Amino acid sequence: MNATTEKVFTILLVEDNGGDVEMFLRTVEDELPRQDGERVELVINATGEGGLKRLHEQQIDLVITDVRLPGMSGIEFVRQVQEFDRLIPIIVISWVDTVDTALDAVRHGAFDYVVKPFEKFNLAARIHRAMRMADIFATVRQKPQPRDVMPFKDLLGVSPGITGVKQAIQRVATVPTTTLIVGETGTGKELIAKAIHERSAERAGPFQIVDCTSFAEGTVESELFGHVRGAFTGAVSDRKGLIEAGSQGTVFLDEIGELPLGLQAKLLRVLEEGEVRAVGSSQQRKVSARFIAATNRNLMEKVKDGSFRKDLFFRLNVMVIHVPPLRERTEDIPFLARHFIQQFANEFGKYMDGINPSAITELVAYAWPGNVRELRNVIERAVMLAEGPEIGQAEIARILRSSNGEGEWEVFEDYLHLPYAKAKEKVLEEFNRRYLSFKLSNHDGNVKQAASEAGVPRSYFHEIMRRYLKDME
Ligand SMILES: Nc1ncnc2c1ncn2[C@@H]1O[C@H](COP(=O)(O)OP(=O)(O)OP(=O)(O)O)[C@@H](O)[C@H]1O
Repeated sequence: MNATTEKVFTILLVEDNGGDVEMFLRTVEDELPRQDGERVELVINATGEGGLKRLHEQQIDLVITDVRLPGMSGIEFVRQVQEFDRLIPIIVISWVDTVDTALDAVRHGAFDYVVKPFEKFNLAARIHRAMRMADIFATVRQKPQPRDVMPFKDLLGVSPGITGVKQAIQRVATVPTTTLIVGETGTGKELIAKAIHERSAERAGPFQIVDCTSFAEGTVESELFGHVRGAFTGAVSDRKGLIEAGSQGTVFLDEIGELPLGLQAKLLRVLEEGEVRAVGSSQQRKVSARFIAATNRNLMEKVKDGSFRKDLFFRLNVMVIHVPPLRERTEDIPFLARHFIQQFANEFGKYMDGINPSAITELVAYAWPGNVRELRNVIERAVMLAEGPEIGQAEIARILRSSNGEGEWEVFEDYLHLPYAKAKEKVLEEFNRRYLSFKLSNHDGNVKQAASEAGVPRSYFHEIMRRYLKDME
């Protein structure tokens, strides 16, 4: 490799303790893996002020800083680095007694934190992970980013796939148009719809979810469009429908592919004319709302088999956001896993230090038929069962085997110490989770086919998916 093709990766280390600086130098020298043709340079400063000066003077790819610094505090330094460039990953160094401050730094955007005393291999693994993340961030930087954009707080990910989705959200939010979000179950379609709403002119209004799978036979029309008093037995007073309830805001039509054919023409009228007619009424009422529809189905196929109207398809198929499945954006897996670990650690009141790199390898190799929702559930379980501060490879492998329907009854042993009722409830949860994931993975996330193989109506399959694959308590 000649000098012109050598890539220099520069790490800025802000640390005033000579012993720790020495440890970093040795770690980088002895343990840190390099990519072909990559040279790592360590730039050292003892203060935050000095570190910021370096940041303005030369290209820095990764920042590592102690939380306790002479002069400017570590947290203030992190804040100023973020202000200078949000895409430089920051690793925070802490002692056990300053872990809260380090966690605070992570909440404010630091990429990771390490706790002293260091172990060389662990430190090298974390630096290496941050370096590869910096590479990903660099590819994001090369693409023109819209200015003055609202940061995405809930929709996380660094992959080109999710970055493209975020850019599409920014674009569609500024135009008053109907949007269609297409993606497998659990890819974040509802989160995306909310993100559009929050950035749109309708953000002060309601975000009304209309789940097209959840209506009982015969009540759909009145649920959607409302009814007037006396329209049918039991209609004792006028009632607004879900679509009107979203007026001045956003109506999110979830699983639009499941809307009965007879109602599709009425929905088309709402989209085209902005009018609804309540059941039993002869008058049209104006509805001013943004419409976002979502589906995990191939609507074009549904048009071909006659179960979806072509005119509605064309009306929807203009501003389309395709959300890639998680297995096609594996860069997001470590990122999301760490986020969910912190989320559940807080929820369960546990101290968690992170996840072992080999456990990450397990996660990346898995196919994720239930996508981010399934990853969230796996991490929830891993945090719940973790006995130490770090999630290990063996735990992840075992949980994934059980998600996959392998591992036999081994997993139920976790519950043997619980009282009977609680244990039964947990086993049922586990069974449902496994069963649904297995069926979904057999059919590449296609709910209709999975439900048909399971021999239950699609609406019921959706209901148990919602109960057991989503936000489990
Ligand atoms: N990019 C992401 N960052 C953080 N959390 C995510 C992301 N994508 C999905 N999630 C989480 O995964 C779960 C499922 O997301 P969501 O309900 O938006 O998916 P969906 O595609 O609408 O699913 P379905 O098709 O089954 O209705 C939620 O808990 C959500 O918060």
